[in-house]
Amino acid sequence: MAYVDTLVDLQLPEENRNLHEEEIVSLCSEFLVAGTDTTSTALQWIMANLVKYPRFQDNLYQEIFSVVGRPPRVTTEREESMQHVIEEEDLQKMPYLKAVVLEALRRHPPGHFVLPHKVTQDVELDGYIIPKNALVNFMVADMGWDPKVWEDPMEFKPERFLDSSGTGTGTGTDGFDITGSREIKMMPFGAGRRICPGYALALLHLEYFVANLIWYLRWTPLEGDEIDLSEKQEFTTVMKNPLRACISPRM
Ligand code: HEM
Repeated sequence: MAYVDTLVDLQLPEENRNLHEEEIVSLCSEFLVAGTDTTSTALQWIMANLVKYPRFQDNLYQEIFSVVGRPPRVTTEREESMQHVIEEEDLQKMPYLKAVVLEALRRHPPGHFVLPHKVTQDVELDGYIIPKNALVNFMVADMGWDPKVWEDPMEFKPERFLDSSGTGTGTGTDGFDITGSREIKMMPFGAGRRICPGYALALLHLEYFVANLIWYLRWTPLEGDEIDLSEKQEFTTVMKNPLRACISPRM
C-alpha cells in the first residue's frame, strides 16, 4: 500500500501532473511481476538444493545455531511464533547463508537472460561491430556456468563463495560484488544502469526466508523421491518437477 500511496501522490516534474490510473496499474503490475516470481523461484531452487544435499543444510543450520541459538518450539499461536524470528541484523553474521543464496543464484538464476537491451549507437566490442538499434541478449545462466571462471561449474558448492577461511576457491561473500561493478563473473540481476532495482531487497528476502525456514524446520526428501533439478522455462526458469519435501519442527 505504501508503494501505491507514493504513486498516487507522485507529481511528474516536467509534465506537472499526477500519474493516470492506467500508469499506476502498469507500475504496480511491473513491481509484482518482476519481484514475486523471481524471488519465489530462487527460493524454491535454494530449498531444493538444501533438501537434496543434507550436508549443506546441516552446515547452514550449524551457522544459524551459532548465531541465534536453539529455535523456539513451533506453536500454533501465531502471535507467539512471530515474536521469535531471525532478524535482519542476525543475517549479517551468517556468511554461509549468503554463500548458499549466491551459489543458488549462480547455478539456477531465475532469469536465464536479462531483459533485451538495445544499442543506441554503433559499438565495437572485442573486434565485433554491434550496429545501432541491434537487440542484445545476455546469456546470464551460461556466464555463471563458465568453466573458465568457475571450478566444477555445474556442482552446487556454496563454499566457493566463502573467504580464505572457508574451503572453497575463496571469492568471499563480503567481497563478492553482485552488481558487477568491479568484474562480472555472474549477473543474475543484470549489471550496469539497468540492473534490477530490487536486487538488495531480493537478497534480503531470500536470506531472511531461508534462515527462518531452516532454523525452525528440518527439510527432508519424501521417501523414495529423488529431488530432480531439471529446469522448465516459464516466465522464470523454474523446477520442471516442483519441490516436494517433508518438514518437521527441529524442537
Ligand atoms: C531473486 C530475485 C530477482 C531476480 C533474479 C531479478 C532479476 C532481474 C533481472 C535479470 C532484471 C533485468 C536487468 C536488465 O535488464 O539488465 C530485472 C529487472 C527488474 N527487476 Fe528484478 N529480480 C529479482 C527481484 C526483484 C524484486 C524483489 C523487485 C522489486 C521489488 C524487482 C524489480 C525489478 C524491476 C522493476 C526491473 C526492471 C528494471 C528496468 O528495466 O530498469 N526485481 N530483475
